[in-house]
Amino acid sequence: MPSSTDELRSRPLATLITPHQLAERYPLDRTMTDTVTQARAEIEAILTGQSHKLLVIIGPCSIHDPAAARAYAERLAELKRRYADRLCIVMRTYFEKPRTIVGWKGLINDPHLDGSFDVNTGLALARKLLSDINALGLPTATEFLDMVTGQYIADLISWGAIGARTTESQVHREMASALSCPVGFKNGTDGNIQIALDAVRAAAHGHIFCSPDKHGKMSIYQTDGNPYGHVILRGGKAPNYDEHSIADAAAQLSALGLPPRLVVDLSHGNSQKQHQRQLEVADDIARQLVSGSRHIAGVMIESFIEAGRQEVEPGTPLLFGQSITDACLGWKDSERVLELLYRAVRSEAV
Ligand SMILES: O=C[C@H](O)[C@H](O)COP(=O)(O)O
Ligand SMILES: C=C(OP(=O)(O)O)C(=O)O
Repeated sequence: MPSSTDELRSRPLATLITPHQLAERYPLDRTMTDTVTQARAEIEAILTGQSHKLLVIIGPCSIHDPAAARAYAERLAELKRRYADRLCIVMRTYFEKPRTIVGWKGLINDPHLDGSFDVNTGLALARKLLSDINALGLPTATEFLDMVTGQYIADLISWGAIGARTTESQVHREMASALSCPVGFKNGTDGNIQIALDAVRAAAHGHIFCSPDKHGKMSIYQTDGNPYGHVILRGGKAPNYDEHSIADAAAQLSALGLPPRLVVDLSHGNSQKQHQRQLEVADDIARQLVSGSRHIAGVMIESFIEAGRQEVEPGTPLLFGQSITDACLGWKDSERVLELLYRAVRSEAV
């Protein structure tokens, strides 16, 4: 008999497909496996300073329309090939959005954008899209927010993030300690980088972590610890992409015996949520790279086909390739930023 004191504020809506069932529907082929394996190895070498390439995580704030994401990926795959000797380009494919209060929580949670919360379809769309993008030879990056849904897509992810709102969360650090890809931890929304430094150290440890296994059975996992945790400077009340903030964070990493290498988010607090300001941040980062900074391992850029953002209005068609969460750079500006960064890594005048 169910207890009369429990589940008073929740009810099951549907049964979830298992990660194994979904992976059987969309298995990794040889090309996808190679894309993931090679990208993870390249990112690891960048984070430890063995590779001088710049990691560039670029793409929409969130995926809401797989067709638009595919169209973007095809353009980006071309630039990935063009700049492969200096840039390691990875596409942002964010399916879960952490909200400051409430709002649309991403394609997995509500794929039809209408409050129908068809999570099984959301998971299938996400996995199919990741398969298609990796099949182009373009690796993918995502934020791991939910404790369950990562099990459905993690094998297709080359770089993971823990967001500003969850870096301090113990279970997210435990999850990161289990993930097979390198994981970046954002500083807090207020600008606190201490929580990201603590997270890198916590995730490097092994933990006991409870999670569903690939067959959906609740399991106790022993994790090994993730040696490729790193800090992402995303700004807060004030930006933190300037030379001084980066050197300060790098010094704190060194003092902890960690590689003084980090990723700089051009968006969020660093652009004060004004998408075009990512261009100014990119100029500054390029200047720092040209002047020889060894601390900048990578950058994150919010970019889509169309600049800006749009509201979802029932009955009104959406503009193809424009964000429905944070505003993004449009394609032309994105191309310009990638060229600028490429030239900066080559240490040419910018
Ligand atoms: O990157 C996306 C947003 O900044 C983040 O999900 C918070 O969004 P919100 O403040 O609009 O809820
Ligand atoms: C939500 C994001 O960033 P942050 O956690 O820095 O707000 C994001 O990168 O989509």
